[in-house]
Amino acid sequence: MTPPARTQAAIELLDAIIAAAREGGAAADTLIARYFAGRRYAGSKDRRAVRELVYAAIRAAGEPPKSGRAAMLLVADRDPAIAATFDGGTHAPAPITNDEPRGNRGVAPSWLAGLLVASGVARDALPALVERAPLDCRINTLIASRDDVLAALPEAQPTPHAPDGIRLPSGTNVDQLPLFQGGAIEVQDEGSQLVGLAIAAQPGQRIVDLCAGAGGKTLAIAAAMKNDGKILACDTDRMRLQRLAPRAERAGAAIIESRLLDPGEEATMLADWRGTADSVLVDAPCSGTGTWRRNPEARWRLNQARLDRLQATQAHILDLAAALVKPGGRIVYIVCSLLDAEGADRVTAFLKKHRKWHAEPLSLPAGSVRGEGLRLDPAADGTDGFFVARLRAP
Ligand SMILES: C[S@@+](CC[C@H](N)C(=O)[O-])C[C@H]1O[C@@H](n2cnc3c(N)ncnc32)[C@H](O)[C@@H]1O
Repeated sequence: MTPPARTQAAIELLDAIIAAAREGGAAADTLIARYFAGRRYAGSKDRRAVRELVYAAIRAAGEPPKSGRAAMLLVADRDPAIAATFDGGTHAPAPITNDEPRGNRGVAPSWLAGLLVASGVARDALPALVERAPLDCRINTLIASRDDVLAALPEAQPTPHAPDGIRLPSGTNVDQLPLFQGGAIEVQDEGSQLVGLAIAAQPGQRIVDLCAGAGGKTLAIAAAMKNDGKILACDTDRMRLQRLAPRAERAGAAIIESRLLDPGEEATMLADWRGTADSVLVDAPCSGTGTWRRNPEARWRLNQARLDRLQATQAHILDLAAALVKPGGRIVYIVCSLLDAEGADRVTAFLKKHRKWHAEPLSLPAGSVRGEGLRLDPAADGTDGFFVARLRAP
């Protein structure tokens, strides 16, 4: 593909991504994969170049742009080489005119930027929310030590804070690495590894991972438990939960039972675990404001109604978790969001309702105190953004 054709492809993709954000459609990564599945003429360099253009435009536009072209002009305005690709040739975008509309440059829609600032995120820390994330992996200590992996991968560095983390050069094809295929490493952001440490899982325990998804944190818990004890991994999303079993097999994690929950029927379906868990992990569904480094278009999807629904779900799942914990056991509550409405305020509301519970002080290798928990922030900690709190049952 010529450089102008790459720019045109990026504009078409951005149109699809903007529409999907508006209508609740597929994520940008999925749309990019679909686009190229139907265009075999595009080589790997073309795909990489188009993808970079698309993400540069998404990162530049704080508000949802009117069109892919309006978003791409934000990139062209700051890069003469990209501006030159708007040459009007075959497969190229039409030449830029002086007064045509651009997207709004910024980190986030203004209502959301306001909520972040009200949640204690400094204005000058906002740009870090949409910077490119590093490529981090967690060492599966059931199979290898970090020293083993660092010796086998000279291009890897230890992560700054997480004890079992390594950082790989961006663009590394992790699934092609023999260490990945043999289960010794899993892709996991350093922040996700760090908040997982709050569970402090021990061999022999009974642990529920109530929102396990595809099991990113479940596998870390199994390693911390040295494959001794029992983990119940639940989710209401069949597709996500189905991805856990092959990952667990590759990782050699043998203590995990998966259970698909029907929304609204969770308590009945979990009755056999009632009052028996040493810890329940609630890695709750959230707005994902802490993961814009990976999914920057997510900030175009959020609105107040969706945020309200998420808070209601978070409160519901916390109540479910409380019923599963044994006397003196714990809930670890995590969201990958920097908004107090989903983090510190949810915990305050829980403690108000469950008067005999209390929050335990947490000490992690990074993060700073926020309300009754800790918060990791992309600017200060260099990780995705997270809130984590540990709650102790009477
Ligand atoms: C933040 S994601 C979990 C990520 C996962 N723990 C990891 O480390 O990769 C939140 C998950 O909560 C699930 N979820 C939503 N509502 C739920 C409910 N009522 N009960 C259990 N899980 C739910 C979603 O399907 C989603 O997979």
